[in-house]
Amino acid sequence: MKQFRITVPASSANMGPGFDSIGLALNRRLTLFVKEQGNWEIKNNSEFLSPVTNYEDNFIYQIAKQTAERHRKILPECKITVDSDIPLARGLGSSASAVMAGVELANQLCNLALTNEQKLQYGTDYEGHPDNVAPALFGGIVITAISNNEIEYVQIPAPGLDVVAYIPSVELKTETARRVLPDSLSRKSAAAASATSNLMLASLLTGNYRLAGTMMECDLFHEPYRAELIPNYQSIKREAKKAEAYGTVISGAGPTMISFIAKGLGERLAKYMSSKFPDYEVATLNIDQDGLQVDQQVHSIKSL
Ligand SMILES: Nc1ncnc2c1ncn2[C@@H]1O[C@H](COP(=O)(O)OP(=O)(O)O)[C@@H](O)[C@H]1O
Ligand SMILES: N[C@@H](CCOP(=O)(O)O)C(=O)O
Repeated sequence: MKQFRITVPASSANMGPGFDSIGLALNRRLTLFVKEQGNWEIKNNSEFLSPVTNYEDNFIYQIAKQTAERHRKILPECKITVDSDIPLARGLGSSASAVMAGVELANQLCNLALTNEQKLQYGTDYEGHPDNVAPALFGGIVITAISNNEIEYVQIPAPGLDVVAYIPSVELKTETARRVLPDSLSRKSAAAASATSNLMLASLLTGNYRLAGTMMECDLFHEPYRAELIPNYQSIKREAKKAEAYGTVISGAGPTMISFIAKGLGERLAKYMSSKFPDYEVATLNIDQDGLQVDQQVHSIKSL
């Protein structure tokens, strides 16, 4: 009888102009405690997750089942306790974490021996874009591109930046926030948007964080269309800039916004922003470097 734990970080996609391509893992986690037993039982143990009435309706179970079926396997029955401190539909990659947890669940239960490339491919198939699933899987900041149906990726070194997130209490489904985007851009706009992204990434990699922040805030792919869906979009940017943030962008599809600021200044920024936006959860976060982890030594874990 198998017994193990799967844990997957949250993520923030886009970093402004890196739409559907750039994402970073954050130190909030979705954790599954899994024990094989003779019947299915899934229990959510988090204030962010609603109770599971029927295991077959559970999103993580459905992803695991589909993954097992891709390999003509049937999931063995088990008891799963789910814990999470990632709020849902806020632009912090909760669905990507759940997707990767489901892929790994099938991998472990059915002995699929999936490679990282397969996990990334499956996760992207389910999620629709690789920018959250890649950092959820690998940790750190990951740049992805889909080229000739293959997902290429590079994990870049962690920058010397603090990260502060402004999480409102309202939800915004990614699906809804994708619907406001145009289907096409003119050649001129596409060239300007990709130039902005290129320069953002080049300045991030060379430690020119001031320029990286400026370019983050010049996105042309999604922020201009989504701004009206994001509460306090302009005022959050303006106040964060006053408190020395290099750049403030929509996290994923929103409604959370996220600032990047020099190392050591995150706490001060968070305090300032909490005073300006008392209705928000203002969180100083770290870039998670571990990605998805599986722990087989969980015999003494209480949650089982
Ligand atoms: N742990 C989970 N268990 C079940 N469903 C989840 C879980 N995490 C996310 N989801 C599903 O994903 C949806 C949120 O996904 P999405 O709109 O893409 O926002 P985000 O990924 O930014 O949080 C939730 O409303 C829920 O349906
Ligand atoms: N590139 C996607 C990212 C969605 O991230 P999420 O955390 O909001 O699911 C987009 O911008 O639509």
